[in-house]
Amino acid sequence: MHLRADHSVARALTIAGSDSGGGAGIQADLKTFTAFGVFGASCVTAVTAQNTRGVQAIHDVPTDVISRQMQSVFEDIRPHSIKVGMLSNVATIKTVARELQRADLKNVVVDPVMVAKGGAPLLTADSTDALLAEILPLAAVLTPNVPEAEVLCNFSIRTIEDAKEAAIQLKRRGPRIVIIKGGHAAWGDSREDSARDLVYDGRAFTTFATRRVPSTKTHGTGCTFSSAIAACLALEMSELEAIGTAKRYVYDAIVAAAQWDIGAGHGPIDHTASVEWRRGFTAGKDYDL
Ligand SMILES: Nc1ncnc2c1ncn2[C@@H]1O[C@H](COP(=O)(O)OP(=O)(O)O)[C@@H](O)[C@H]1O
Ligand SMILES: Cc1ncc(COP(=O)(O)OP(=O)(O)O)c(N)n1
Repeated sequence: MHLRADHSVARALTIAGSDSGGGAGIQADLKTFTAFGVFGASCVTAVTAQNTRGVQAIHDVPTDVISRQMQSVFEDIRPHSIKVGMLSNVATIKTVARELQRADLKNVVVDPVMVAKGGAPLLTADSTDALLAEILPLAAVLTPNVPEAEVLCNFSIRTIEDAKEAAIQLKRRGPRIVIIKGGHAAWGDSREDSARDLVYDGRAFTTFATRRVPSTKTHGTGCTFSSAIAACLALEMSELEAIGTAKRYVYDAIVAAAQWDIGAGHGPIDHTASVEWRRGFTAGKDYDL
């Protein structure tokens, strides 16, 4: 376990769906927290029957049980950071927003999960307005992939300029930092073999890139990235340190997964990859990790 400056154990909470296949959702988040030496607590919003081939069933947890889980964790465990993932529907969004407001925590990382890699919807189509109005104002860091940013902004993102415009529009909704993840496209990047994420803090654009790993074992990359950022914030890293460290951890976990063979579809990444703390980033620069 890693300690904070005041010698307390770093603690993080994930509010997300359960993935029975173990690669994404709550399971990915808790494995990531552990990899960073951060104690992990959880609030389950939905139970999915899922594996590397797709999503077979979804059961939404009743909203009173979601409220109670959050209250139980806030009353006793008192997390230093929170990751928010799958929220399923408008009622769950409103419930989570109400409890987050009550808790008044500043390190909330929001991954606006909409669709699983196999194409299964994880959020109802009528939820976009509630997500924008109720959850984004509470986010310290917002981490949409390109298709999610397109839904939230209602325009298509084909170039780095489009991505910058999306980041500017989403920042106006309240998050301190917006990251448009480049896992889905080589938008605006002269190196087609790189996976570049665009970070906007309201003043400058910073990008973080790694080599794009040619792998189908990428199930759970988005969940892992956002929970790694939350873990790093619980460890008192700056936001850019947290993003750079999380980005490199996800890359190493994708590379490490090449060694294993789990499931017949989109395999999970390897959360036992080691964590290297990345420091010294300056806003407004491009980093190749
Ligand atoms: N094949 C890949 N090689 C390297 N990095 C990747 C690859 N796929 C995704 N990433 C990185 O993983 C993180 C999650 O991105 P992404 O896969 O776009 O999220 P999501 O799972 O929400 O769609 C980002 O930092 C992205 O750049
Ligand atoms: C329960 C649950 N939550 C989130 C996701 C989506 O996870 P993500 O990291 O975006 O990975 P892919 O599904 O895109 O591989 C999920 N599948 N299940």
